[in-house]
Amino acid sequence: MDQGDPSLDELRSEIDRIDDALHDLLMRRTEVSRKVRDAKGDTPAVIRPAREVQVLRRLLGRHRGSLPGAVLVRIWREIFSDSLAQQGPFSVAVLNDGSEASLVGMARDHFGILTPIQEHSSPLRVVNAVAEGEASVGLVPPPEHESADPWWRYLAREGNDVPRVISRLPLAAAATPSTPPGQSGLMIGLVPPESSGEDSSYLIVETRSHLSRGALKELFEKSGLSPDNIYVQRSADSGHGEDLLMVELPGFITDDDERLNTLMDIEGERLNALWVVGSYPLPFQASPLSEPQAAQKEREKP
Ligand SMILES: O=C(O)C(=O)C[C@]1(C(=O)O)C=C[C@@H](O)C=C1
Repeated sequence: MDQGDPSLDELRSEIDRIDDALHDLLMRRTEVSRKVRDAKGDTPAVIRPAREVQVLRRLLGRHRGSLPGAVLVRIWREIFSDSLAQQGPFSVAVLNDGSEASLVGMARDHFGILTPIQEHSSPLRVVNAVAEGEASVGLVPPPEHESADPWWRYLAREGNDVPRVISRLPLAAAATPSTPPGQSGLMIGLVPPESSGEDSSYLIVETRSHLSRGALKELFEKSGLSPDNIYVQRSADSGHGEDLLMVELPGFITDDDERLNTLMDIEGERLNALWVVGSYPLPFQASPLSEPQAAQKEREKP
């Protein structure tokens, strides 16, 4: 230690002053959350995943020093979840079918220590809990190829009680210690999806007959849409029954997107119906936010 270096007592006094300032700000932020509730009106706590991600992107953009970005995200996850709970009852319905696919750990990581979590034995039960207002949002597995009875087919309806995809988790894998590596989940809710500026969207399309993967890809591309993924539920009728497609597309897509009109105009003979079933803000991909070991290394910054 050099002569001019502060003593341990001085450093602890500085930490005490900083803790007081942080604590004052947290209490002030909580008061503002309650005012947000008043500004939103009488609606129950309305989650805004796009706004949350914008806040995190902004903070991570200005972040400096050796505090790992994953730690920053984790602290803000608790802050957002309490902020929501300050605005009214907020709970999460989660798949727990007793297998490795359980999303309970992911839900706890994302929604913090106090958010009530209801566990359900199938994705359909999660969809229903959200549709019937028993839970504010639900967490279900992402679509999979070759699934005979995919849960997402229950989103292929119009109506205010039909949940929509509003987020994809984990946002930052390195900030989610209870989420098994590589696991993802989709958050569904009855809130209108909003653009975060960097998003992916889902459509469900009903075809009039079976179409090959190549034909499907071409069909979307003709309308200026380039799907990242197409998940197909083949109809039980192996002759010429209708298939349902869950199509993942880059960007934020809404019902009034011109490309969807074009698609239905030029492919009306092959397509029966189309629903925009939500979107999600792109999670943080870059290491060290996505990799716990790289996150730890941030502490070694000079
Ligand atoms: O901006 C809002 O609508 C809020 O409710 C505030 C807030 C926040 O605490 O920053 C809380 C929850 C929402 O999901 C998004 C943001």
